[in-house]
Order: sequence, then structure tokens, then C-alpha cells
Amino acid sequence: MATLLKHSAKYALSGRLARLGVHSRHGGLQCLQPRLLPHQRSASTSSKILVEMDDSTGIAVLTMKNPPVNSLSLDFLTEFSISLEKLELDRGCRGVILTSALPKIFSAGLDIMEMYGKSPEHCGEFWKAVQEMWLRLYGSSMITIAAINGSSPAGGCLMALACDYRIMAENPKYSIGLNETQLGIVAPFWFKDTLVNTVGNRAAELSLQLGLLYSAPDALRTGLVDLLVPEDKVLSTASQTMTQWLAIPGENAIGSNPRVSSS
Ligand SMILES: CCCCC/C=C\C/C=C\CCC/C=C/C(=O)SCCNC(=O)CCNC(=O)[C@H](O)C(C)(C)COP(=O)(O)OP(=O)(O)OC[C@H]1O[C@@H](n2cnc3c(N)ncnc32)[C@H](O)[C@@H]1OP(=O)(O)O
Repeated sequence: MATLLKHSAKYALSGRLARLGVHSRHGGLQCLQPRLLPHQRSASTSSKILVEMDDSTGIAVLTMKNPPVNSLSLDFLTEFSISLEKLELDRGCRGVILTSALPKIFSAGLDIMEMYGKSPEHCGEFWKAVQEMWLRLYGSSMITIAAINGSSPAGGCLMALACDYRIMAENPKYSIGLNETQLGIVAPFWFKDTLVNTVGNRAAELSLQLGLLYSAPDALRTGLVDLLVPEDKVLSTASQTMTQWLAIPGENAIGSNPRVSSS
């Protein structure tokens, strides 16, 4: 269902993404190298996002660098969506690893200052940017892996949930979850749907109603993340996992998902 929704988002909700989806980027078996060789790398950077592309593997690492906590401000979200759109347009790019440059934090979620004392126009623009981020990530035709190297509450958790696979640092101090209820807000339905599609109905009900933030081990038990690894192995494991996913021929890494074929 998650993948079905990904495709719905891609084909129904965004015309530009729908056009992009016509082209398969998952064709053919390839022997991919997990390590980036200097001469095969290209990097582009905006003030809040670093994108490093390895042309030999088709894997890009998108690193969030918006200190102090990678909060999702309007500027950040705009840069994020532009960066992802550029990768989507790059037919050589087949997989994106999303991670953080900041110690201890993946993303603190929506920037609280964007929602306080702002004009209705600004709030509308901000909210649209939040939705655009989710649509681009969840509807991406690339394989997306979240390399969660720190805490990730609320909107930060949504970002990770919108990826195909989640690898988290096994540091018990890090937490992740859609904890909006604890903040006095109700998580929007598409936050809820993204969570349900990942952990199932009952776990999502408990998680949302109680506004649970899970430690890394609890996040693994609940299915909120797929794998825990030592902190210094998060990125290399993401790279190896991506290589495995990209070795699946055709679009089968997406299309053979049992949740799709049973729908
Ligand atoms: C009017 C609405 C607009 C339209 C929208 C319409 C509808 C919206 C309806 C619903 C929206 C629901 C969806 C909401 C999703 C969200 O994501 S809401 C945001 C939730 N996030 C949080 O509450 C995170 C709070 N932060 C923390 O838990 C911690 O800061 C931490 C991320 C775990 C990091 O802890 P630590 O390392 O100890 O760092 P500090 O707490 O000291 O923080 C450092 C500085 O960073 C600032 N900060 C933290 N989080 C945010 C944030 N989310 N936005 C902006 N700024 C943040 C913090 O204030 C510190 O700043 P100073 O150093 O004090 O200046």
C-alpha cells in the first residue's frame, strides 16, 4: 500500500512527477560499487543541502545541514524540493540516501518559528512546501533510504517514513516518532497514512494517540525503522543496502512489493 500510495502521489498528484515516472531508471542488472571514487563524484551544495552524486553507481547522498537542528523551515523545504527535483530529472540517479550533517539530530521536524505569528499567506506557502517535500519524497521514482543518524521527531519522522527504507543509529538516546499529539496538534491525515503504511493500524493508533517518541530499539521493534547499526556505520550500511536494492532488475524493487500486488 505504501508503494501504491507512492505511485498515486507520483502519477495522480503531481503532473511533473508523473511525466518523470514514464522513464524507468531501474533497468538492467548492474554490478555496483558501494564506495564512491573521487573522480566519479560530483557535488552540488545549497546553503542548507549538500548533494553528492556518484556517477558510477547512480547513488546520491543528500545531506541536510540546517543547524542547529535541521528544522524544516520554508527556505530549507524549498531547497530540499529543488534538490530532489534535480536528482529526479537526472536519469543517471537511481537512488538517494537522506542523512544529516549535524551531530545527534536527523531533523527536529517543522520549524516552529514558521508557524508562530505569521500571516495566513506565509502559513499557506509554508504548508504547501511541507506537502511538496512529502510528495517529492514519497512519490519519488528513485529508491530512497533514510540514514537516520540522530533524533527525528514529528516532521523529521515523516521525512524518514516517506523513504523506502530506514536505517537508524543504535544510540538509545536518539528518538523518533510522530509525537504531534504531545505538542497539542493533530497529525494531518497524510502523516497518519504514511505511518499506518509502515507500522500497521494498531501500532499507528497507539503511536499517534499517545504521541509516542520511540527509542531506537523500540522503533525497530515497532517497525518504524528497518535496521539499527552502530552510529559510525549508518551511512556505509545505507550505501550497501542501496546497492542491493539497485541490483534488483527492472522496477521490481518497487513493483513486486507484496502490499502492491495484493491490492
Ligand atoms: C500555523 C500553521 C501553519 C500552517 C500549517 C497548518 C497546519 C499545521 C497543522 C499541523 C501540523 C502538524 C505537523 C507538525 C509537525 C512538526 O514537525 S511540529 C515540530 C515538532 N518538533 C518538535 O517539537 C521538536 C522540538 N525539539 C526537540 O525536541 C529538540 O530540540 C531536539 C530536536 C531533540 C534537539 O534537542 P537538543 O539537541 O537538546 O537541542 P535544543 O532543544 O537545545 O534545541 C536547539 C535549538 O534548536 C531550536 N529548535 C528545536 N526544535 C526546533 C523546531 N522544530 N523548530 C525551530 N527551532 C527548533 C531550539 O529552540 C533551540 O534554539 P535556541 O538554541 O534556544 O535558540
